[in-house]
Amino acid sequence: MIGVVPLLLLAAAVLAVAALLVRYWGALSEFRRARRMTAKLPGPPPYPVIGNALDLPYNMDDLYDTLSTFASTYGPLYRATLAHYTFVVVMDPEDMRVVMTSDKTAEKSSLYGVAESLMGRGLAIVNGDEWRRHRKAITPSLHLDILRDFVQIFSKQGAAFADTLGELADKGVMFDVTPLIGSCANQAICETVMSSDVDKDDPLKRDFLDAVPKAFDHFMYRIFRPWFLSDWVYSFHRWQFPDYLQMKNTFNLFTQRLIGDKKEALKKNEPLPQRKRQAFLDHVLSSEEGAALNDAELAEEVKTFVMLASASSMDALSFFIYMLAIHQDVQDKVRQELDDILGEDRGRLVEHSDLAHMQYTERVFKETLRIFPILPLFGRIATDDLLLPSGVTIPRGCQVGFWLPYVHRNPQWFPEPDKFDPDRFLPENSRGRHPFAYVPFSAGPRNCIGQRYAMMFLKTVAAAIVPRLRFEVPDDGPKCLEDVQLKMNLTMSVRGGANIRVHRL
Ligand code: HEM
Repeated sequence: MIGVVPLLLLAAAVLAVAALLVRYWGALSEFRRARRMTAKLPGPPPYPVIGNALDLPYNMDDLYDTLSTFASTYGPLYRATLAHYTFVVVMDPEDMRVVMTSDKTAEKSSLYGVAESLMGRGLAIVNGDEWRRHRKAITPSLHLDILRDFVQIFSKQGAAFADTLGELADKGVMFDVTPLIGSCANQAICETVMSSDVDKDDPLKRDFLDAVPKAFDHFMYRIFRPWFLSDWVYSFHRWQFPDYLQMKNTFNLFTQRLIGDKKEALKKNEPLPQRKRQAFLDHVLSSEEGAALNDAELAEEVKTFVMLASASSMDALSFFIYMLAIHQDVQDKVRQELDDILGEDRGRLVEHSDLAHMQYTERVFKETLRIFPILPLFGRIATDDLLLPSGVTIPRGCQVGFWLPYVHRNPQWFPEPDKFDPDRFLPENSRGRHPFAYVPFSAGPRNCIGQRYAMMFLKTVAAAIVPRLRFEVPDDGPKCLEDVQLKMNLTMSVRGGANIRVHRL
């Protein structure tokens, strides 16, 4: 006769298997439904089980070109599959408006989960009530009143960056400008949003900066190899990124340093800046609204902010300088505008009131971000069926992607889309353009919280460097946009580096 304990164990095992089957069956029928509903959409033909995995490049540097080819072959709305994931890539502005503003697609794609282990559950990743609580706690710390005070710090960072470029001009060397900007952008975010005085040459800070692109490589590697999406499966494959644990450690140590220093200062009653509102870290650690974030959440947000702000500002400014180096006429016009604003004293620090007059420079940044949307690919998940204006229904459970390089080169909204023409952003030339035809900072409730910060930083640094230096590409460098080879690892950059020469003026 079987004893009671084995019987109970057997019953528990049967129940566990039944529960797994029910769950698996539920997931399987949802997966089949999504496949059925998207089967008629254009897209690369999938293979059984693996979907379009073989269509992806082995070398991740080719990913930008592959995704561009998919978009131009199957756009403006196509489907692709990877293992059990079904993707719909939406690139028509009217469809994008619905996806970017609907409650049914308000959550970030489940693929963002791969960033959690390194970046943490910050604003860019969390969803639902957790996201609303975080966004509400953080938003006041990026109010215009505070950003205005930041301009002075941006201006000093810009002047220091101009000095560094000047030294390279004296040496007459050709160099990749991107990493130099990374350091400037990172120092700016630490001194402003984090109100920290961590030294620019601090070794931990340098390690942090070095680790950011590696972490982004790591996210992209896993996202496009869905068999590594599971942390458990991936843990057997970490040898591919031997410095994974070191990266994780660096991010945590640097974040703890920023928060620890600030807490220490508050404990010693060091006074906060005299102003109506405080910057992010001061705000979170000293206000009632900010107290909505606990210590762990605060650490995740600091990591998210420092990573996103440093990397995106770095790539945006790098493309701007590269565009000036290729288009000397545009460079002359930017310099003329800045000379008019700054007057005789080219070296003076830029003030907030100067920024409103930098209208041509702003158009150059807008055009740069049109051609080179720094975050070219981002996505959501449909939590319910969503009918698009184009008549297509995105089934629940489906991942929805946006590929901005295609969106931003739609000739309906941007005639001669491959031409670099800042004046397409003149008010008279923008009239009637679909508001979702140009979305480098995304749009709707989950848009970029750092958009105003980014534009102020970029314009201020431009005003510090362009009047003092002339940029040019080397003789064998690109002569026009078509010659610029791109790559992406979360953010996009120039393949082989944004190599330039600089001359003092
Ligand atoms: C030129 C520079 C920048 C560009 C092009 C850019 C672009 C974007 C885009 C496209 C998104 C949406 C991503 C998605 O839906 O997954 C986003 C979100 C975000 N960005 Fe930026 N960004 C820039 C600078 C910044 C800066 C300077 C900060 C911080 C000060 C920042 C912080 C964030 C955060 C926290 C989110 C997530 C917002 C949320 O989901 O509520 N970004 N950014």
